[in-house]
Amino acid sequence: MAADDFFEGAEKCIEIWFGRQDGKVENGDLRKIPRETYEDLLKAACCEVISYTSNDEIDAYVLSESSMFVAKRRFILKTCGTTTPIEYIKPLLIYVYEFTGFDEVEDVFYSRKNFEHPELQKDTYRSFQLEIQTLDIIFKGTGMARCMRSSKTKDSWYLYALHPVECYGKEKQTPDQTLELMMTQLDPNVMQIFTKQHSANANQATQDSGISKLLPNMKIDDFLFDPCGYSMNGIEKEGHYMTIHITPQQEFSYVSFETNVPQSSYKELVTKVLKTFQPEKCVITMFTNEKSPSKSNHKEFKYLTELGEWQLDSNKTCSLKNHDLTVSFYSKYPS
Ligand SMILES: C[S@+](CC[C@H](N)C(=O)[O-])C[C@H]1O[C@@H](n2cnc3c(N)ncnc32)[C@H](O)[C@@H]1O
Repeated sequence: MAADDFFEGAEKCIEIWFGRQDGKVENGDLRKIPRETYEDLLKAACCEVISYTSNDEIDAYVLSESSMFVAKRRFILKTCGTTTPIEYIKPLLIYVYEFTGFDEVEDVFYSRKNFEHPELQKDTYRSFQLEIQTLDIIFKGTGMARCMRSSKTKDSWYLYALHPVECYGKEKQTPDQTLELMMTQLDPNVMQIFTKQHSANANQATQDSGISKLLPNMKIDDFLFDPCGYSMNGIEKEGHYMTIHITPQQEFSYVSFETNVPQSSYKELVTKVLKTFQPEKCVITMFTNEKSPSKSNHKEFKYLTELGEWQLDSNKTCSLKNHDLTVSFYSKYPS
């Protein structure tokens, strides 16, 4: 049974890329939809905006439950707790077709880690099968669905991917990569930083924890919840972002880290993130397309049996239509 104050840290992540039937994607921009509309639509997902920052390439929203990013062609909604982000999609598509110059969906990704308490989720989100069915109806297609499981722990990670149209050819692709770490059973000494008892404000938590040093030069927008909990978005040039969300309560601690910053090797960054948060278990996912400077990471991570104090349980690499994907499960060595 779940504790009375239980909070499901694991996020449901939606990423949608938009295009145009005539291939002239430069004529579209998701940011033509007014900011108030993006905010208003969040009611359907059962969350709200608590902070906002932007630069020329990307708008970043910190939400009551995680984050939303809007760039020229890419929309990301990442929400935790008992939120309902799939309900956001239908109204979003109506506004996209009306206001942005885009007339088709090119890529859809929906992913999440297994929930600690699926029975506490609302309707659709109690089973991945139902999530898949709902997404297929919305996008009028049949998406590819996978479940990757750790060979040693109960951790698993689910992915739904759909590419409804033939897009305009790989030669016109822009580099794209996403690295995500989903960490559980974190060190309580680190987690206490993300409480009001320890930190006077979000900036203090960002500095004291070492988050500010993970990917320097980011414009950071951070938020410390009362009495505990932390969320941050960081943005920089070329639409690069990082986002971290922390549920520090010891009984169900959870931290996620995500970035699209390209690196030819993610080994150092991943090790830095693990050392910063000290999880017992971690799921790492890496997506790269053909143009990405990060694509050699799949080979490197395939044989990376150790990352500092963390040992590989199992991993798997697979090819999607436009991306390669590696999913790895790590656990801390017994001390
Ligand atoms: C929104 S944050 C980060 C969630 C994120 N997905 C994660 O990685 O855990 C969730 C943490 O903030 C706390 N919290 C405090 N007030 C909250 C609120 N009004 N809405 C959501 N979470 C709140 C929760 O108890 C939890 O520890």
